[in-house]
Amino acid sequence: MSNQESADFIGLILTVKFANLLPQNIPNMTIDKVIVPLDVSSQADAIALIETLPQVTFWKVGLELFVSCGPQILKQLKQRNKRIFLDLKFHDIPNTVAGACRAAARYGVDLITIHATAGKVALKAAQSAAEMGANEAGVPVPKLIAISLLTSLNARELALDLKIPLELPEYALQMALLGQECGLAGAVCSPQEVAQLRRTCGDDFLLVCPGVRPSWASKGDQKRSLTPSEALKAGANYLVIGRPITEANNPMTALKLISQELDAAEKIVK
Ligand SMILES: O=c1ccn([C@@H]2O[C@H](COP(=O)(O)O)[C@@H](O)[C@H]2O)c(=O)[nH]1
Repeated sequence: MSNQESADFIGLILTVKFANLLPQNIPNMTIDKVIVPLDVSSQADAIALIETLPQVTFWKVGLELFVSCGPQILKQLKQRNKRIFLDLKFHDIPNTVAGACRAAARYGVDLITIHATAGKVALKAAQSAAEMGANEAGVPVPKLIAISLLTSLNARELALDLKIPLELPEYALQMALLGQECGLAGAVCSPQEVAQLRRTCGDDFLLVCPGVRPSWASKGDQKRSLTPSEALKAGANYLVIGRPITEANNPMTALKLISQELDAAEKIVK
């Protein structure tokens, strides 16, 4: 059995073992810190997931779903009073990212992503355009957040493939600081760098962490992960947790396990 198969098997055993011990409702607010990605390719599959997990208040629409079915899914989420993280990871010249952010902001989404490596001019243009789009549509201005370094990359790839001469934590920090200098509301970072970014960028800077993996879940293509409780204690505002929930045999039970772990961690943080 490979390591991944073993992790999946242990996850399955834990899910089944604890399923009956958990309450049917999730009576806490830590669940609001979990953003679940709708990484599926049809609106029907997305809605099925949303309806399977009614406790989830914050959903992420990424490239797969948006390219498959367009902005219609955003309307569906808004009709259900869900918060929306539109994670299209814009990366282009200033004029183009500005146009994209202006259009995205008009949908009334809560979070939008742009790669920090688009550069200072593009980041500033994107921020102004998001404000303009939201004002035109009479909706709240979305928080534009900078991708520091994808959580699927490790130090070896950063140095050898991307030829970046900085140490990985320093590079991620510099990208987050670039976003902050350009007036963005926050950054996407791995949970492994979140403590350092929190110390340097301050409490008001929003830190959103994908690459979060409960101990019972397999890592898949995530290379810089921590558990939900570790990420929360390190200073993340939001945890993006997809496959450990959406691909679990019982997504509701997986969500409950994560919620319990976060509840326990929050008591320690307080
Ligand atoms: O650096 C990044 C930026 C975005 N993501 C997105 O988060 C989710 C993670 O899903 P899992 O199933 O929990 O791995 C996915 O939609 C990515 O596009 C990221 O992983 N890393």
